[in-house]
Amino acid sequence: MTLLLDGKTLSENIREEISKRVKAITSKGYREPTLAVVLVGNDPASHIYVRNKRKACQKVGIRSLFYHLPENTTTPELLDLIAYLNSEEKVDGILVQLPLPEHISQQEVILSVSPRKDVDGFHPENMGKLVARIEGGFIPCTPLGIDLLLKHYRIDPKGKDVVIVGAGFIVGRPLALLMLWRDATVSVCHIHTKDITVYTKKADILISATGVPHLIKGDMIKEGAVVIDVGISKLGDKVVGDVDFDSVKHKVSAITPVPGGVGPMTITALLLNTLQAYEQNMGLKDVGL
Ligand SMILES: NC(=O)C1=CN([C@@H]2O[C@H](COP(=O)(O)OP(=O)(O)OC[C@H]3O[C@@H](n4cnc5c(N)ncnc54)[C@H](OP(=O)(O)O)[C@@H]3O)[C@@H](O)[C@H]2O)C=CC1
Ligand SMILES: Nc1nc(=O)c2c([nH]1)NC[C@@H]1CN(c3ccc(C(=O)N[C@@H](CCC(=O)O)C(=O)O)cc3)C=[N+]21
Repeated sequence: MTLLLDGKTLSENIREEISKRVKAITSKGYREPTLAVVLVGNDPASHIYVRNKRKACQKVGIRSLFYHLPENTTTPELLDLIAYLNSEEKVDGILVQLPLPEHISQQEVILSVSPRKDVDGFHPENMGKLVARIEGGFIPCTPLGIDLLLKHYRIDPKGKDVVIVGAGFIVGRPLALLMLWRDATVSVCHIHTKDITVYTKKADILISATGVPHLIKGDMIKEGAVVIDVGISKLGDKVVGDVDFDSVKHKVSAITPVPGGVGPMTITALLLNTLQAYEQNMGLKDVGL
């Protein structure tokens, strides 16, 4: 029997709890939590993601402000906007949708977001807190979402061989750190790995985050493994993950579907991080809320 790790339903349940918490706070007269979403250019996929994130905010009572800048925006112009959002008391979280156009310095942008508003967890101060396991920072949304999904299904990485395929900055790398903190033995594969199958076959928990459709096939995994598929690609008008679901599903003990697995959990983690930013910004814990 293969267990389907249903990120969609778990997300709905967690979002219900977030909504209740927001209502409980705002009913005491506090303002709404606020997330500023910044999108540069006209990438159609980014537009859809941003729309979904804003819809999710609205449903739980988080106000979202949308800043849509033209493709030819310069790095200094974008930094000016971020400086304004950093200084604006009523903005709790800032999300700059990636990827940015080629001519903009992603590094400068990531460094410019105030670490206290960095709900993506990309600023080195938050990444550093993840390395050092210092509380109060923001954990990047996809790793946090996967952690919540594993916890919900009582899949404990402790002592397990966790193999991550893909060493990207927003998923693979921070996820490796988080899995280390969960006491897993972690391997990270990437484009220069000689033979990823050597690793994938050993995995008790295999997590793929490359964006290469159908990279992971049934003969590459161990019987009974847990498979987490982070990849999102378009094949025609179908959304597919990194995992060849049909050849893998009979071999595994549990697997995330695409869509409906990690994606919704990423957005839920964004809402949780925004709530955390708001509570810290407003000092709510100090007033016993
Ligand atoms: N479901 C969700 O919530 C989310 C999904 N995504 C999706 O996850 C995927 C990865 O995103 P992201 O981390 O931003 O992408 P990146 O491009 O930053 O990282 C991809 C990683 O995969 C590696 N890689 C690429 N091809 C192979 C291969 N054939 N074998 C082994 N490793 C390979 C790359 O290696 P190298 O760098 O050396 O080239 C890199 O380390 C995308 O499909 C993205 O859409 C992303 C965020 C959230
Ligand atoms: N600053 C920044 N932060 C991000 O977190 C960030 C980003 N930039 N750039 C792009 C990636 C990608 N990403 C996804 C989030 C949700 C789904 C998602 O909800 N997917 C649904 C629907 C998939 C579909 O139908 O297209 C699902 O898997 O069920 C997918 C991908 C966040 N990212």
